[in-house]
Formats: sequence, C-alpha cells, structure tokens
Amino acid sequence: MITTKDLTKVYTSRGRQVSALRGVDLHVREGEVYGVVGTSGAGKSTLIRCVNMLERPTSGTVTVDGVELTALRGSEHRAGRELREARRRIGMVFQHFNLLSSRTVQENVELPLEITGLDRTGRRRKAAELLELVGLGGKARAYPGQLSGGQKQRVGIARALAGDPKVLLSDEATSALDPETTRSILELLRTLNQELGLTVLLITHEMDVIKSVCDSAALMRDGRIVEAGTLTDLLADDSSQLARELFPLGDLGDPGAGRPDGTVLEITFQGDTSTQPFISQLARTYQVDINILGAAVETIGGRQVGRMRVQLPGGHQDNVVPIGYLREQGLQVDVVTETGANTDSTTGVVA
Ligand SMILES: Nc1ncnc2c1ncn2[C@@H]1O[C@H](COP(=O)(O)OP(=O)(O)OP(=O)(O)O)[C@@H](O)[C@H]1O
Repeated sequence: MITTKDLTKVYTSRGRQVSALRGVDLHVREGEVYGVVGTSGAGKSTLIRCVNMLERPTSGTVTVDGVELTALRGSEHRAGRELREARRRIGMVFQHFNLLSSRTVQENVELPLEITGLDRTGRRRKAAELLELVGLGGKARAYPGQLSGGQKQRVGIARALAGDPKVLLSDEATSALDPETTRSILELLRTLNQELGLTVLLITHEMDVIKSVCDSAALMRDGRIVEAGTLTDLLADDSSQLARELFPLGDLGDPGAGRPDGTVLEITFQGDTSTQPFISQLARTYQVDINILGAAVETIGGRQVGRMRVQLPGGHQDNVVPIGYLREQGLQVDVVTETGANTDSTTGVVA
C-alpha cells in the first residue's frame, strides 16, 4: 500500500546540508498498522512527511495505493491537481492536533470537505458521521479550547478521515497525551484499522505504542531503516534489536545465576506455543531437572509472547537432544551460557 524506494532528503539550512533520509526502502502492506520508531533526529518525521509529499524528497520514489506520488507535478508549496487528489486519499494526524481554535469541532471536521466543494448539507452529514465514529457525537458545537487533549486528537482523527482515505499517517499522535488517553487513542486507531480496513503508518519514539498497536515495525537510525519486519518475525529473530527493546531480556534476571555447571537457555514462545506445557513435557520425556531462572509473558501486537530463562544440567553437548526437542515444538531456543564448560558465550548461540 505504501512503498518508498531509495528515498533521500537533504535539507539546506544556513548554507549547511543535513541528510535527513539516506536511502529509505519502506514497505507497508494494505490493512496493517506499521510503526516507525527511532531516537530524536533519526528522520521519522521527514519520512512520514515525504510519504504524503508535504516534504518533497530529494531523490527516490514514493508510491501510495498504486500511485507514484513522486511522479506527479507540484512543489512543496503548490501541489498539482493530481497530487492534491492523491493526497486526499491520505489522512494525517499530528502531535499537536493542528485544529483551528476559532472553528467549532464540526467546522474543523468540515474543513477538508469545504475544499473538495461538497455542499453544506453533505458536509454536515459527513462531519456528524465522523464525529460519531470517533466517539464525539455530542461535541459538534464545542470549540477546541473546551476539549481535553484526547478529545482534540479524536477531532484530528475525524478530520483526517473526511476524504475517505485508504491510508492514515500519524505523526506522534499520542506523544502529547497521558498514558490512559494514549491507550484510548491507540484503541481507536486499531478499531478504524479493522473496521474501515485503513492502513496506518505511524511514527513514534515510544516502544509501548509499537507493542500495543502495530503489526509491523521499522527501526530508524541516522536517516536509515536499520531493521524492519512483522512483530512476529522480529520476535523470532534472536539478533533483532527491536525485539530486545520490545521485550527486554534484562527482565529475566541474571543468566549467570543458578547452578555452577549447566546450560542456560532462553526460550521464546508466541502464539499457539505459548499454551503448551513444554517445560513439564521436557522434564518428563528426558528425565532432566530444569531450573527456572526467570520468565515473563506479554501481549505484543495482540499476541501472547513469552520468554523464559532456564538451566539444564550439563554442558551444551549433553543437551543437544532436549534443545532439539524444544525447537521441534516450534519454540525459539537460544543457548545463552554454558557455565562450567570451556565455552564462555554470552550471546545467543544457536547450534
Ligand atoms: N526543515 C528542516 N531544515 C533543516 N533540517 C531539518 C529540517 N527538518 C528536519 N531537519 C533535520 O533532519 C534530521 C531528521 O529530522 P526529523 O525531524 O525527521 O527526525 P525525527 O526522527 O522525526 O526526530 P524527532 O523525534 O525529534 O521529531 C535532523 O537532523 C533535523 O535536524
């Protein structure tokens, strides 16, 4: 639904050039919620602004719903007719809502419809429908100044939906909100994604946002995407930095704890595997004593994901068969340490 190819953006500021994007390839599938995360200055805002051409990329292409926006005429300041039409199919919500304070809630939502030339009755009807959809049916006549932050963002979302977009871009939409309101706005985005089939691309600096609402995620650093994939695939990849941040290993305690001689395993389970009693099965099948060093279970992207750190007696060679058994059950197993053995590996050594 959204594809960027080798996207670059160079800003010139006071005679100095800043490369905000250095060849970004992004692929967001239809109907998914895709989060881009990264530290301040990584290029997230620039990327999302290039996707709807609020910012014209220096080079590369942007394609949204089969239309290559970068091939359409227009500058940053004045888009051509085709680009304006394509943009109408892309809604955008902003961190600071960007509402007009002198207009009522309803008039704010009607604004994009005025621009399309829809008549007054049509505008009223559409705005009322949208306000109902975002849970603000009773606030049509209020002014933005009379609303809470969460309510303002709901108005921003209703306005973004006025053009019946297929894609919604969210630029740190929850960063100015408290945790409770953030949760309710993320739930609304998820509902709109599911009920309207809306594809959502959001940028955030909060891992919790990715965890609670996204199907896929990308990590940006210094103008590049350094990692991307579905949350399920990322969590199954032991080298994934995003997975480590989504589900920090530190939570599981010290891998050096436990018996002095033994093999410490880190077992990741998600989806169906999370309901299997694999530890007791392993103990029964191989008659081994299993020492549980730590465990955590979380819901990430609507799926249950768990990690457990366990210790088996003996070195790695003694445990090849039990480890193979666990992997056959669909579990991801990383050998963290072999205490008392020659190997001193502290990284996820996968045999
Ligand atoms: N209009 C501009 N003119 C000059 N440099 C800019 C401009 N906009 C962004 N930059 C620079 O481009 C780089 C990327 O900025 P960008 O705002 O895209 O990052 P970000 O990841 O969204 O950061 P934040 O989370 O702080 O918003 C930064 O070095 C920033 O200073």
